[in-house]
Amino acid sequence: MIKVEGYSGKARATTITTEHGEIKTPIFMPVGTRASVKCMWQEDLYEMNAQIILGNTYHLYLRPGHELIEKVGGGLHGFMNWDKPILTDSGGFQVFSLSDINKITEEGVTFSSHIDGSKHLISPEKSMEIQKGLGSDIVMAFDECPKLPATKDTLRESMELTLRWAKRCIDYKLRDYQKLFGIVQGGLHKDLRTECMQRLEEMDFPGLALGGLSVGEKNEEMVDFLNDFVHTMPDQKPRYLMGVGKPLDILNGIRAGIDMFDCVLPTRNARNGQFLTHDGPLNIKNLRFREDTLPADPSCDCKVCKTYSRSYIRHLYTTGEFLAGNLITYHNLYFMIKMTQDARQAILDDRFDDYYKEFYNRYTSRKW
Ligand SMILES: CC(C)(C)OC(=O)NCc1c[nH]c2nc(N)[nH]c(=O)c12
Ligand SMILES: [Zn+2]
Repeated sequence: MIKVEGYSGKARATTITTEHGEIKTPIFMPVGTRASVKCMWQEDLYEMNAQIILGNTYHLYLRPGHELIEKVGGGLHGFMNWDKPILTDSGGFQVFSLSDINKITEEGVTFSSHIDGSKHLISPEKSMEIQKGLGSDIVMAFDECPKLPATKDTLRESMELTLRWAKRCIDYKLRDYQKLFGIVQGGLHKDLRTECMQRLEEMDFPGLALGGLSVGEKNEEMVDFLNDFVHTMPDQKPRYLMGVGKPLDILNGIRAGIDMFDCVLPTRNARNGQFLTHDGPLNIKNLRFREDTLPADPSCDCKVCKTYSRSYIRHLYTTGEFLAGNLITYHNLYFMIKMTQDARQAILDDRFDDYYKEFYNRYTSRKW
């Protein structure tokens, strides 16, 4: 259930209610694929005001198995001792990106485990069964995310399959708990996306996600598409842009009217030495930081930036100390969450455009 609290242009602020609490949007969701946000304690996530985290059907089904999670912890919340909302992705996308041997049939996706090569099938029903066992607050429909580039015919064919699978998810009787989000596919074709959304609307999902758009660099096409499409989505349903993104991608998504975001980059790139700062990304490996006594981001008030210097964190990173990953990850997640909190306040004050311009100019100032 969602309450729209205000608009600033197409950008909006909402409160989404789930079984494990409220989510104030716009929101960035840290990715905790295998029941852990890498390098973070759950306490760190509470401390930085993470409101909801992601888990993954594909990974948790393979290891340790949703039955074990249900048996040991009564679901993912008890298993990992996280008592706020959890969103689980449905597994299809991960099969395509992780298991190189996979076959798509009407039934579902058969694949060989990337861990031990064992054969498996994930169908819409199987995905719903797993997510039900995990006890997630927001369940994603089982979709097919076509590789790009793809012809319009291929995209239509894939979209039709995604719609047939969506129906099978809805018929699995999960929707009763108001927790199942449909996923709109269709590439960058507004007509396909609109048709897909309308046919999902006939099934009345409580929320809608946009899949197939976390494309890499050529994001001006994505931004143009979002500005043209998102405001045509139902006003009284959460809007989730899957797999997006870098700070500027997220601000572009917010400006177009998106509520929810997730991305692995802030945590993945942290482990590779990349700090997100108000003056743009900074790689701590860079020799220029060797004796730099400044914090990673002088404009950040997180506990990492209040305690450690660039020089020290560079030393940790270059010597392979685990603490480096912990510190950079904590700061990056804090940065992403704080950015969405500031964006939310700017929307409520109806000054989002000013906030966007100020953030954008400083972030692209190329200080290093
Ligand atoms: C890069 C390409 C275009 C191949 O995929 C995406 O952009 N995909 C975005 C994405 C991220 N996570 C998802 N989960 C599901 N169920 N479906 C999706 O489309 C996605
Ligand atoms: Zn910081």
